[in-house]
Amino acid sequence: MFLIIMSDDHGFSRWFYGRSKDCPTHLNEDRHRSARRFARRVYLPRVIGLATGFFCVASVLVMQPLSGWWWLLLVANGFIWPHFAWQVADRSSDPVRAEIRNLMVDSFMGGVWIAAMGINALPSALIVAMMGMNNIGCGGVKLFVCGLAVLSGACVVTLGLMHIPLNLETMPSQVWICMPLLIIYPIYYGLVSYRTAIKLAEHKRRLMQLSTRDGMTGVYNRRHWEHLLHGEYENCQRYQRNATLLLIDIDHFKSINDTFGHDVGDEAILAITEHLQLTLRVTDVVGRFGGDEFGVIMSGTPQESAIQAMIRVCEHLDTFRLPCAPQVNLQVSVGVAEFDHQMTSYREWLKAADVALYKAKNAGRGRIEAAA
Ligand SMILES: Nc1nc2c(ncn2[C@@H]2O[C@H](COP(=O)(O)OP(=O)(O)OP(=O)(O)O)[C@@H](O)[C@H]2O)c(=O)[nH]1
Repeated sequence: MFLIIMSDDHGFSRWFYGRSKDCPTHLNEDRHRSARRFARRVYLPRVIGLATGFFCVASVLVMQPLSGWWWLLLVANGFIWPHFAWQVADRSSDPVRAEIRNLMVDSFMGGVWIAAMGINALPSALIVAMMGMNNIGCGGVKLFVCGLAVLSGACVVTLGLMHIPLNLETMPSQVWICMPLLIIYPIYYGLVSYRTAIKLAEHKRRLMQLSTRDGMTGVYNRRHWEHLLHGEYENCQRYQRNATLLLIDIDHFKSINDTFGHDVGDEAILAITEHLQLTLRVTDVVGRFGGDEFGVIMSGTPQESAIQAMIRVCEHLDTFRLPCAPQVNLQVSVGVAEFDHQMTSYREWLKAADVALYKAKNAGRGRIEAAA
């Protein structure tokens, strides 16, 4: 009698490998919700697994000299227990803990049925394999070992108490009855694993996006952009390559915010981002460096070409008007610094561009200044 479960990373494994006590209430609520989702995901596979398992065990029990109570227990375990287990987990204040208990009950009953079948070879091996699969899939080696210990203990105690004779040999008819479970269960487990892997890959992609991109503009955030700049610096040093770095700051941005409101300020930031992305090459690495400041890494580009590219951006900006505030004339100041092999770190490169930007601001704004 089997069930298929794959653990989700929010609930089960966190419970199993240790939980933080001091987490805020909303995180606890989130955890509780995801634990309930986990218990709900277990429900249907448990219904199917235990129902199909019922026939495997029954095909052997009919050959055993056992009382009617065993049959009652088998029916209860096969057809009532899954619904009861779901209710217990769903209503529990800690659904993950309740589900662990349910899994241990599954392992315990697995051991009981192995004993009741006189350790009949094929159904017993099926029970051990499937319980092992579930437990290791949910809680790794630790839960697998716990489950195996519970299953073995239940089997030995039942054998000892009930004096059930061994009945090791599986008859061909019993093999056929076990066949649906033998085939369906691993395929279903594979499907659940596949879906879990797809979900995890999607989560990973979203996390990558969150950790590397600026939430408003979608270009790289400062931390990641600086990381890429560091990589570019190393490449230039190692392979004697050339690259130019630009820092771009919107002029009088504070007054745009103050006069027209932050919504218009945000629109201006988005418009600058779009201009940079559309006018520059796709290989140029654009990042949002701060509030109204952007950085661009132009790999393999000499300073003169970088300045030419930036002049094109400024020309486009000159003719552009924000739809929500057409009176605003967006203008930027730009500091340009070409890579220099004398530089001792990427920060020095960044500093050179920053000094050039400062020069552009001081010289009246709306200008492109190169580092000395
Ligand atoms: N709307 C909006 N404003 C922002 C955002 N991030 C930062 N700011 C504002 O941008 C302004 C930055 O202004 P500064 O760069 O210091 O000054 P400035 O007015 O641009 O002056 P100069 O750079 O010297 O021309 C501040 O008022 C910040 O509050 C944002 O995401 N949206």
